[in-house]
Amino acid sequence: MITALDHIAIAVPDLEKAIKRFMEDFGLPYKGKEDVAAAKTSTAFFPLPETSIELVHPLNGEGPIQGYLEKKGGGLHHLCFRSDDIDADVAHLKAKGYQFLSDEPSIGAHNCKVIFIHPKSCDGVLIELNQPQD
Ligand SMILES: CC[C@@H](C(=O)O)C(=O)SCCNC(=O)CCNC(=O)[C@H](O)C(C)(C)COP(=O)(O)OP(=O)(O)OC[C@H]1O[C@@H](n2cnc3c(N)ncnc32)[C@H](O)[C@@H]1OP(=O)(O)O
Ligand SMILES: [Co+2]
Repeated sequence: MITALDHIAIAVPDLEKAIKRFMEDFGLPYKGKEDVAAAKTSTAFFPLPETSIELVHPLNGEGPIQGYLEKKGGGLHHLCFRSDDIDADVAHLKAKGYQFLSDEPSIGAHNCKVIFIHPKSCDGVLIELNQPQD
């Protein structure tokens, strides 16, 4: 079942500038960067009690964030809901007609299982589900 809002992802054209912004300007606790090759995404997390801000930036100028930035510039990219049973939640949502962007979860940041729901299934909002494995 959904247990938390795991993170809100903001697509940023300049990752270092955005890290500086959230670390220095907003004074948020910075957990560090992680390049997730499988997702072609560089991430930087700022954990806040009960959730985090995830900055997402193209890795090597590739991947879905590159496409997003070219079309929309920076912006609020997705919401991630943390699950304690991602396979059960996927089956439940598929049965309700939600369109998933992959057949199976993949491995995302912090070794979590992650899967995405197409924005058109959620009123134009890209939703990620994740399940920590550690
Ligand atoms: C680091 C790993 C992981 C984690 O652990 O946290 C991550 O967060 S990885 C983050 C990056 N990965 C992803 O975003 C994977 C899922 N995304 C996709 O597969 C694609 O981005 C997409 C959502 C299918 C869009 O693909 P694209 O090639 O850009 O297609 P379109 O440009 O034609 O878009 C189709 C449609 O969707 C709208 N759109 C696109 N991105 C978003 C978005 N982030 N939020 C809301 N809407 C979005 C786009 O505007 C198009 O709408 P219409 O124009 O109305 O058709
Ligand atoms: Co994410």
